[in-house]
Amino acid sequence: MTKEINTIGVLTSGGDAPGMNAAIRSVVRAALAKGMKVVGINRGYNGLISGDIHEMTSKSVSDIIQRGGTILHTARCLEFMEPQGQQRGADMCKVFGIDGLVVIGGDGSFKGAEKLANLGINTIGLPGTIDLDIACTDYTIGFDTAVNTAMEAIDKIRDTSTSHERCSIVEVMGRDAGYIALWTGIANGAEAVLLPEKENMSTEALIRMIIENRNKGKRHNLIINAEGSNLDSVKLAKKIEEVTGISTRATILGHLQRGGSPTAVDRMHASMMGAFAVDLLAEGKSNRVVAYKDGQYVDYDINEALDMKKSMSDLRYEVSRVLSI
Ligand SMILES: Nc1ncnc2c1ncn2[C@@H]1O[C@H](COP(=O)(O)OP(=O)(O)OP(=O)(O)O)[C@@H](O)[C@H]1O
Ligand SMILES: O=P(O)(O)OC[C@H]1O[C@](O)(CO)[C@@H](O)[C@@H]1O
Ligand SMILES: [Mg+2]
Repeated sequence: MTKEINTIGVLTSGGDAPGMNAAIRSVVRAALAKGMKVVGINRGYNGLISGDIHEMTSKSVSDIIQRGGTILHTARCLEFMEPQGQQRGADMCKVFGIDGLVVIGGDGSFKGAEKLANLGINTIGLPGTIDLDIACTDYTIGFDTAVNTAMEAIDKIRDTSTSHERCSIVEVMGRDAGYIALWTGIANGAEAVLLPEKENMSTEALIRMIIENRNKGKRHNLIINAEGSNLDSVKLAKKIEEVTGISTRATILGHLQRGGSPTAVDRMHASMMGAFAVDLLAEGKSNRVVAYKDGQYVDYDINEALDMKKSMSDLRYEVSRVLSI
């Protein structure tokens, strides 16, 4: 027999991602519409452990759909990595009568959610990370905004790089995943993209490419380096300049990629996924992860979802190489 859900908890965890607010709003309003009570948990698993938990109303989520960041704040909670911390979190859910918990976060947050699920707390994961590194889903909330932000910044770097006939190394975020790099590599027309998932060009091969490009008449080179690749952007820039004599600059885009007003794509997925999560709870489903797969919103068992392995599209990588000539 499935247990009726009376109180839903919602938290955001890991790095913030544009669209998290839209997801919180959706969870809160979809749950209220079904007559459920909603509590917001501040600062991710830190707030769960300490009981930083407050009731939310329709008004608590007004005027946030367009805002970056997360009104619930977020954290990387070391204590929750340990079984004792996870048990404290599960106990606190019981103290506050939370019978369905929605965790909005990335792969790490999902591992935490899996631990809670295995401790008997009905937990639903919503993919929210700029890294797009969750295996079970084609989309994670925040990715579209982050890629667009990075693309616009790289366009600006390109203007000055072209004017000075320079080589630019631009490092983008993504932790151990190269999706932001691959997408900006194609969208910004980079000469090369360095990814953690692929065997990259060596420094020597890159230098040779730059020299050959100069001989072909190219006046500037743009190399996108994923932060998780095997090459250090600053050292690479120095080496290229030393060997080629071409003025070279490294730019690390950093946290600007995590901020800003979410795009329509992120607001749409966040709103749909939030409502989908509440539907799952209302239907009596437990311990699921919401995903966007082949154009549909679907759900997976949380343990199965975490066992899946992510693979990067060879086609996109190939196209990025073909178009870089
Ligand atoms: N193996 C794990 N077991 C329990 N909890 C975990 C585990 N891994 C991560 N967590 C919890 O989830 C939090 C967020 O994880 P992490 O820092 O990896 O970010 P994320 O959710 O992957 O988001 P992003 O990668 O976008 O920053 C961690 O600080 C920790 O509290
Ligand atoms: O904000 P922090 O803790 O420095 O984390 C940076 C990391 O978080 C992300 O922005 C999101 O996971 C990664 O791309 C990056 O490696
Ligand atoms: Mg992560």
